[in-house]
Amino acid sequence: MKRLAYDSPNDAIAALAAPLAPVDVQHDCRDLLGRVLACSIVADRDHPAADVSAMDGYALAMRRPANSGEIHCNEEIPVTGESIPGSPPPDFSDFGVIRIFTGGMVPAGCDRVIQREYTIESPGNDSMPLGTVRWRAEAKLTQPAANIRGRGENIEAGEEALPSGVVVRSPQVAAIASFGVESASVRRRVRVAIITTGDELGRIDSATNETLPPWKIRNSNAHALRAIVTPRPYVNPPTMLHAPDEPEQLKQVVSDAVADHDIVLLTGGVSMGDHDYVPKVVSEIGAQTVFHKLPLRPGKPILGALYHVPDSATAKPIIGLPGNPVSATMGAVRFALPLIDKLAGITRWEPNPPSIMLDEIGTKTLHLHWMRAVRMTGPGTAELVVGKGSGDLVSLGASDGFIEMPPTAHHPGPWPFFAW
Ligand SMILES: Nc1nc2c(c(=O)[nH]1)N[C@H]1C(S)=C(S)[C@@H](COP(=O)(O)OP(=O)(O)OC[C@H]3O[C@@H](n4cnc5c(N)ncnc54)[C@H](O)[C@@H]3O)O[C@H]1N2
Ligand code: MOO
Repeated sequence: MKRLAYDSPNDAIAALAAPLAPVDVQHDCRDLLGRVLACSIVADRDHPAADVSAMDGYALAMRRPANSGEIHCNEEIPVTGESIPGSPPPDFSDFGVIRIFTGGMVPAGCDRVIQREYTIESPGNDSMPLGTVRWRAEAKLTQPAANIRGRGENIEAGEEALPSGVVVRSPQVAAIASFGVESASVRRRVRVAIITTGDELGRIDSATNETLPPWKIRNSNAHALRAIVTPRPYVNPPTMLHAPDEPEQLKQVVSDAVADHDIVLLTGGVSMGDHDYVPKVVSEIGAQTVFHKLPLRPGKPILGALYHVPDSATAKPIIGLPGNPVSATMGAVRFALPLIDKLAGITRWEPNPPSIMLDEIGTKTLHLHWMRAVRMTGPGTAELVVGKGSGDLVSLGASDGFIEMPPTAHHPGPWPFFAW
């Protein structure tokens, strides 16, 4: 049997990814949500900017004369001031305690905060307008620095809060907002073209009530692949194209798509049929075929190629996914998404799927890498979704994702899980 270019999907992905450089940088971007940072975000101030309280309670110094180094539970201690978030702290007197609220600045001289529930509070009067407190027994357990968030303990001014190459999502937005950053350099969005091929397909956006003769099918791959790519916020809405099973027209569509996009995904026409023109056309436009066929099911006929833009260091991947709906969708998740992430400039683009265990393994083994649709049954556990092969998009609809088992494997796991 002819040896295939790569023994595993990961090796094949690595080979396509190796020459890829991130897309260009766009400067002064203000709407950063969902974008990939092309610069680091630096803290403009310490965080926290001062020692602040993590609790509502009372700030004190254990060394003060009344405490003489320990908490006395029966003593009435005057409250001499209040530290309220948003205001500078009051002066601290050695002969009292400061009522402090979560986020309030800890006055200089205080060494801990005792939470309010460990105190008995008495209301104010004319001589002590802010009242007094007595400690409950639990207060004795408080250690130095308790309930104080130290100035700069999260980060100090001038340090890197976020590195380049991360996607800006909610937590990153929090850091960016906290350090007063209004705009930053990001990668421009990745341009993806999705080309479906085949004379059996109806129009991509054909009316749903369109009646098709039995020799025609609806173009479900176009919709499925668009749905795989679109949730990535750092990708432009993909360009949807279709080419008939006619080599010259297919060639034109593929070469136009390669010119205007960073990555091109095709479905159909990659196997052995008389009308499977994708491998030929890909090499005719000058792309280098990195692999055609992998030891993989479904999706064995998958094709991976690189178009090296003349007089430039830019390489653009072309992935010829098999037309069968299960092969096309699993192949897009497994192969296209990591490459898109690398093009997008994401540092941690390599697949790092979580692991799951199968409830039951079944009897079959395969001498190929086997992508199997599964449905989650509990935390970290899943069951196989029984289907009728790579054309069965109905059973696929009952799955949460797929696992990938290496050749001849036959045990419940753990297996890498690729979610939809
Ligand atoms: N002699 C051989 N025949 C086949 C082999 C082989 O090794 N030797 N491999 C089989 C495997 S495995 C697969 S997978 C398919 C891949 O075929 P193609 O990529 O050439 O795909 P097509 O023949 O164009 O289509 C296959 C199947 O998928 C349907 N299809 C295509 N496009 C769409 C779409 N956009 N939406 C929904 N469904 C689509 C198409 O109608 C076919 O039924 O080859 C096997 N054959
Ligand atoms: O790769 Mo094909 O999808 O197994 O039938």
